[in-house]
Amino acid sequence: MTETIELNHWINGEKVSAERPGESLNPSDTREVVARTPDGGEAEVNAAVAAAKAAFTGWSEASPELRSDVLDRAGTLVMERREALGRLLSREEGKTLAEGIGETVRAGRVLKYFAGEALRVHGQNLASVRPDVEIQTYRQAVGVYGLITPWNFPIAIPAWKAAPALAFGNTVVMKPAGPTPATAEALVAILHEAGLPKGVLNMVVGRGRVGQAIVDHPDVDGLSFTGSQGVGAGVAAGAVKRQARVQLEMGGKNPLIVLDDADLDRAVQIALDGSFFATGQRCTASSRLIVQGGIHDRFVAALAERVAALRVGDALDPQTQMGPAVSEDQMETSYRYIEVARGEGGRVVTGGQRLQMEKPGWYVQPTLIADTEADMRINNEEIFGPVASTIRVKDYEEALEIANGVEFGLSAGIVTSSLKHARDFQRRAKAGMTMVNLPTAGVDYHVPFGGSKSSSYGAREQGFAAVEFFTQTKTSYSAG
Ligand SMILES: NC(=O)C1=CN([C@@H]2O[C@H](COP(=O)(O)OP(=O)(O)OC[C@H]3O[C@@H](n4cnc5c(N)ncnc54)[C@H](OP(=O)(O)O)[C@@H]3O)[C@@H](O)[C@H]2O)C=CC1
Ligand SMILES: O=C(O)CCC(=O)C(=O)O
Repeated sequence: MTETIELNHWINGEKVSAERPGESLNPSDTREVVARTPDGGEAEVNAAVAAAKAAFTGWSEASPELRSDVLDRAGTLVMERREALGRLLSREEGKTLAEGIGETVRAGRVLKYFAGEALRVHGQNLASVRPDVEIQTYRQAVGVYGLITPWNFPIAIPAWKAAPALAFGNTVVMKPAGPTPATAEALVAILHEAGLPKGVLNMVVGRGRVGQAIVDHPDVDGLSFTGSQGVGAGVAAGAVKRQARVQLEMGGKNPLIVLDDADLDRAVQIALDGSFFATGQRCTASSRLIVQGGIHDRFVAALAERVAALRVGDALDPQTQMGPAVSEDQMETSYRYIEVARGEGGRVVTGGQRLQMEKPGWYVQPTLIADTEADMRINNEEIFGPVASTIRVKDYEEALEIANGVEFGLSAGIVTSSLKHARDFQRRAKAGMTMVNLPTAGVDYHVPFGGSKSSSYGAREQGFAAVEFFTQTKTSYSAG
């Protein structure tokens, strides 16, 4: 057993202790309490927002070099501590240690990327339509941002929301997800160790009502949210009501098309990675495998063999290839959808059984379901677990129509050796991100991230796109 963390809020640069009625558990062994957690509410949010508001002038007017240095140092610390942070992340979230360390490194890289971006904020000089008048545009910090983060990337998502907010001179109140607050807190602590001034970054730990209090607070100028569609819709409505900026990243029902001309082994590896790694708990996971008739049976047989061979187990066991679901709810959602698919006529090719493991945990058997139709619930509703279904199609056009035929549009992939189909897919796939001969999940940290349709709302996150959401443009006219 490892020591239980006694978690605190972070308000105005200080750890604020409180009663700790909550717990985050280790999904690999639910007897282990990873952290005991406070249950914040309106009072803590009010204090955190007041601290962030008070810190805004100093931070937004500080030299960009100072902001850059803090983020760069924090990135270095995160990467130096990748083993310990990755271990904490895997204990709290359930992804394998390799995935936990990988995500930690990604968070470190994000911090360093935005350390650079802090120095690259720029505007434009334009000629006026009037003689002797000049125009400049500037990007300026906005104010206090509320960041509401999910459990499935407990360090990378807090990093990719907080780093651009801070780089461009804003201050922050963050609410980490209920199941994974200790990992987010570790990031907040490192940013303070790296020299962040008091009040610039605050974190309130607690359940959804903390998020709601942030959404409703009149001094929060912008909201960035990643999570479910239902909660996202409420965040957007709350923001619009009081004219705050808002950005949402929500679900996906991401298609992976496999055409007859694909290399079979490559297609199987891409589907395995996209559908099952990180226990399928990625908004970019491939959950619909749309397979052309000529390769269909060979693909299903080969993928089923690989899925059945996946070693499911304790996230920290080096032999484990797939960890547990993050929570009992997420585990039950997967099993519920497997039954829904069976009821709709889907054929469970492998998986679908409750796992009897040595340790009590939220384990799900990775499951492949064949012979499904595009209009079934299994192919339209997000599961967010290690469950993928296959749909047989006759040709590329039918595949594309089915790929585009859902309410989501985050990531979409194709495996093919045809340049013509690959290029056509890049143009016509209704998704924010397209992948040719790559898994739908697993994206770079320095380029825009986001989807179309119901998957996303507002400006893109990450990379050079982040400046749009985390700054506002001022247009200045001057005459000599
Ligand atoms: N796009 C993505 O990457 C993600 C998608 N999801 C989808 O959502 C499903 C459910 O996951 P779940 O964790 O319940 O997602 P939620 O949308 O409930 O949680 C996301 C974040 O919002 C917070 N929150 C909850 N209620 C409110 C509220 N009223 N106002 C403001 N913030 C709030 C949560 O806090 P708390 O955790 O304390 O409730 C958490 O920090 C998954 O099965 C998946 O389909 C989930 C996570 C990530
Ligand atoms: O696939 C990725 O790398 C990112 C996925 C993601 O952002 C998410 O699941 O929330």
